[in-house]
Amino acid sequence: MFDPTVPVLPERIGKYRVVRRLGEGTTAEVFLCHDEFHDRSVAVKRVRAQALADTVDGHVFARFFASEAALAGRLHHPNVVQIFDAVPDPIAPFVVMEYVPGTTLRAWCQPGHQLGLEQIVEIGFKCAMALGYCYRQGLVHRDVKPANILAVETNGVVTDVKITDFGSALNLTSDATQVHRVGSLAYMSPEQLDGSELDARADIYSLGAVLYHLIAGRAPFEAANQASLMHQICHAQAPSLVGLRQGVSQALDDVVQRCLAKRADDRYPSWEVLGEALSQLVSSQQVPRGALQGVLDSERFTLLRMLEFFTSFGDVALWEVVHRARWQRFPVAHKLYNRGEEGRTFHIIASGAVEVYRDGRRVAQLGAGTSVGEMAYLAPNPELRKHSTDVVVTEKATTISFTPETLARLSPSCRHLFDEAFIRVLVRRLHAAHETLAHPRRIL
Ligand SMILES: Nc1ncnc2c1ncn2[C@@H]1O[C@H](COP(=O)(O)OP(=O)(O)OP(=O)(O)O)[C@@H](O)[C@H]1O
Repeated sequence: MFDPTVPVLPERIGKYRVVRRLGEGTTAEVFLCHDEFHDRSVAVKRVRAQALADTVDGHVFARFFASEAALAGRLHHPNVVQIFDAVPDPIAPFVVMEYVPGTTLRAWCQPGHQLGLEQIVEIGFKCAMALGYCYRQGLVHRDVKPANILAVETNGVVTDVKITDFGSALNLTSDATQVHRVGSLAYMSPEQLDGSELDARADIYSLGAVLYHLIAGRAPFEAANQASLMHQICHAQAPSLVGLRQGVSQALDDVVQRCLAKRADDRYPSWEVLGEALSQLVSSQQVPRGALQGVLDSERFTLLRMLEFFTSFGDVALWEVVHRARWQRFPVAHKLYNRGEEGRTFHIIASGAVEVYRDGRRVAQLGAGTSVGEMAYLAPNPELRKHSTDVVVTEKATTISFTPETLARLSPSCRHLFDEAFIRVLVRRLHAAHETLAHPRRIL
């Protein structure tokens, strides 16, 4: 039966078939749609007709639309919602973006419905890496808040986050601070409230406020009205998190409080330094390990960053490796390869060590950052694909491995980086072989 209180779902928005409504904000509605041309799900954000007529909301959306349109196709990061298109329809302009299955982080801000501390730190790390990537493209987000961070959920567990709504990022004047939108105010830095020029450290403050809210179940400052909230943001110190939630270490509180420093100079100077501080909290066990007993993505990322094999990989390619590689742990004495067996998998040793034996004689010891098995993997015919050595684990090892199929699923730019890294490995091996043979004339 027709219910006038339930808004009618449009059948199509432009060329996109509407599947269902995902949610709505102050000025726009968001729909899950199907893009038949690319056969993929997309989220379409369309301005509400009333909002367009309203001078303030219409202005907000026009600005949002112009920024998103300018950014369409420019930002590619696994933790940033990708913008595919911005369509300037005269009645209801809309933006087409990557669909993220899940909710926004707002759902995890309520007391009693909070995420584990290690998961919150992991979210902070990923957001820091993503916002660092955007900042290197010259962007300050200006509206980092739980509602603008989408949480990817798999079986009810938050497995990843993606930052969205770059609607304010391209506005260089302070009028873009949107102070009238009280929702954002709780996460705004003091310099944003007084209209000063902003850099990455304004977003660092906001991310600190988001992390604070996720940890404590309340924002750093709470007040009955906007004026008093603004006063607190500029002058009050947020209560220590140590007393607000069990398991919070002084070190974790220190990191969040440093993000929330009143003066930008007293905060972390860059996203990279904040990312380091967050990953150190995990590696130095300053956050209790909760449900996530396995290795966290942030640990994997930090581990790969230190390996020589990946020195030429940028952050985006490195995240791809973190997500696509097969991570395995092996005990001492485990045989990674047997001589004579055909091999298709190569390993990069992330930690631990292996020894290489030829005819029972040890010919090499390989540690973190080196690759094994790539000769068989790169070989042009089955005979050469057979391993010529035995490889045995001598120190408990973590490796990441690829097969030709998994490598083929990487982006072309990431594959190219692998090829370059292999060439470096092969040149070094060739060089070592020549040295061993005491070749009279060095060819390299
Ligand atoms: N790319 C997306 N994939 C999946 N769901 C999305 C996506 N973008 C937005 N949503 C959903 O749509 C809701 C509304 O998003 P929208 O960005 O319009 O509003 P908001 O950020 O909550 O508010 P405002 O923009 O007014 O500050 C979100 O809360 C989220 O649940």
